Amino acid sequence: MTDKKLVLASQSPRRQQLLAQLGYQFAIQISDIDESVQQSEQAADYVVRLATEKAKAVFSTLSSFTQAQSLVLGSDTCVVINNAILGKPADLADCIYTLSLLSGKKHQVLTAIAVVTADKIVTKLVTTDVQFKVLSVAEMTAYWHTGEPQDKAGSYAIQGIGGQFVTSMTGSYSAVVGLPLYETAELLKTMGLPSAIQQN
Ligand SMILES: Cc1cn([C@H]2C[C@H](O)[C@@H](COP(=O)(O)OP(=O)(O)OP(=O)(O)O)O2)c(=O)[nH]c1=O
Repeated sequence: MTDKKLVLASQSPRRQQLLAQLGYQFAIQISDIDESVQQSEQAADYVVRLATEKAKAVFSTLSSFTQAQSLVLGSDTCVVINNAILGKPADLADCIYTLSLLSGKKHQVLTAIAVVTADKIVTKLVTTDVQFKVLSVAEMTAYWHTGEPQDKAGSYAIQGIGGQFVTSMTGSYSAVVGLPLYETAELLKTMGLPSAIQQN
């Protein structure tokens, strides 16, 4: 029995569901951080920084007694094509612009996870290649009106209606959805919190 407590620093229902899939018991606490990209920041540095900031922001709200026994997990996902970082769409025009960039092309989905404890911060970056079919403006517009792209990096959800845009994928499906299952279980194990079926 471990006395360690796991806290997920995410309001994303996908991340909550994926972490629960590993069999972990955890609390959810939400942070509010500035998600703007810094000048000349590379996508890999950006997602690792945001995952870390989300976890650190929640960790800082805990009492020192709770901090001593907590692991706070933060995560961030962005879509990258031709060095452009694509976050969530602001409106229909932004969604069509984003999906036009992805149409008929291969892009990368970067997801970083960060675990913050009282004595260390550990991070892991996962990159997945996703190939899209060619999309028409009518299709992109209809997709926006389903309501699905609004809170998704790159304006699509592979796990939803947007899954039909994906012709192939190399890497981690769960990372594209928001939390890489293999890497999360491995990282938490190294931090002394094995999943339900892992051996210590
Ligand atoms: C590409 C892609 C992204 N996404 C989601 C994962 C993330 O939830 C979201 C990217 O936004 P994030 O800023 O990474 O996360 P979030 O705001 O949803 O949640 P929090 O910061 O509280 O953890 O896009 C999908 O659900 N499916 C996909 O196919």
